[in-house]
Amino acid sequence: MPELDHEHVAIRTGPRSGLPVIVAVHSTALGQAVGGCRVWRYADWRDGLTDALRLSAGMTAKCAVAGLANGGGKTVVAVPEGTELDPGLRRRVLEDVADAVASLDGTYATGPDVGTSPEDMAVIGERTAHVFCRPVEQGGSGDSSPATALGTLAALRAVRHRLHGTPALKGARVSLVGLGSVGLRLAGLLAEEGAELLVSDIDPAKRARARELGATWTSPGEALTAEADILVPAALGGILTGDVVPELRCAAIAGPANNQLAAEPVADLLHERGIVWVPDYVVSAGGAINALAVELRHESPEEARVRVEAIEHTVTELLREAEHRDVTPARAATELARRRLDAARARRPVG
Ligand SMILES: NC(=O)c1ccc[n+]([C@@H]2O[C@H](COP(=O)([O-])OP(=O)(O)OC[C@H]3O[C@@H](n4cnc5c(N)ncnc54)[C@H](O)[C@@H]3O)[C@@H](O)[C@H]2O)c1
Repeated sequence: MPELDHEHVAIRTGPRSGLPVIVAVHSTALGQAVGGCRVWRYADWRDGLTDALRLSAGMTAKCAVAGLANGGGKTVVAVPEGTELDPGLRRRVLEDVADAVASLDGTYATGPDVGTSPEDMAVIGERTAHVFCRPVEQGGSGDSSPATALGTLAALRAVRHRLHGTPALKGARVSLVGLGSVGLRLAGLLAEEGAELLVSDIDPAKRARARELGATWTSPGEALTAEADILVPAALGGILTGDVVPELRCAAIAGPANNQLAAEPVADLLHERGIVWVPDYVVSAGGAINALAVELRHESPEEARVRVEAIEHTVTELLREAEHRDVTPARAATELARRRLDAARARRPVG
């Protein structure tokens, strides 16, 4: 049996909703644990527990690499198959989550994730202050996608610098898969910078937006394997499989889509082909960085923006380290996170 790697895991049947509410606090070594609240269907609640354990550990790495004074946590509400989450039950679920978060006395703060929205965070915020990404009208930072897009742009500058010795994206050939909340904003920023854009989405309605940006439209399959300087996955996860790697014709891959690798060894396959892959959790950190700065640290939007743009420096350092040691950027990122966590634990008084 693997060892429990988490500081605290709380599982309870929500007293109002009757549904399993799981809060996993992976680490507070760097500071308050943060991580979204996932409300999702599971055939077995234990699959929800597995997700909470995995995703909270991922948040620890994400915060550590981003240089945040935060650790990782996650909430999962495991909705059984066949249970309809009507507005009444939804509110009861959120109140149960709020009480679970409040009971942790500030060691963990939650935000939106798959199945929850800024409006849901407002409901949680009625019972606990340890919540972020509430709607702007309620003093929150609201939609995280503009900051995620800005952070991704910063990451692309670092990649461009690694490839061509300049952070300027003018003339860079960028192939973007997914024109959603983040992808569309990013495409706009890249168009402003003068990048040569190839874009795609499964939703044909996005084609008109591509035209407005002066971008070339293609199918998601073509975009994935197009000749490009940088491929930007901005749709769903699992896009980079062992079968796809030999077909790729890009020099680097950096995008916000979560869990891009179908399996971890794909990072090695990309490295063997000389394709620079920047871990998605490093590229997509802008939304979280902004929300935590504005809502939990009460910083100004300008201060938050500086932190988001610092992703350029983070990625530059990671790529430098990876190149210097001839390891994948994924490995360099994992090791950076471990070093920062070890240093924080060493500074911490015991007992
Ligand atoms: N929104 C954020 O702040 C944020 C933060 C961190 C990570 N992410 C990740 O970034 C990705 C995009 O997030 P979003 O908020 O823009 O989501 P979104 O749902 O707004 O957009 C996703 C887009 O991808 C398209 N799409 C779906 N499947 C596709 C496919 N097979 N090929 C091409 N296009 C496809 C959809 O039609 C949609 O336009 C997700 O993986 C998300 O988890 C987002």
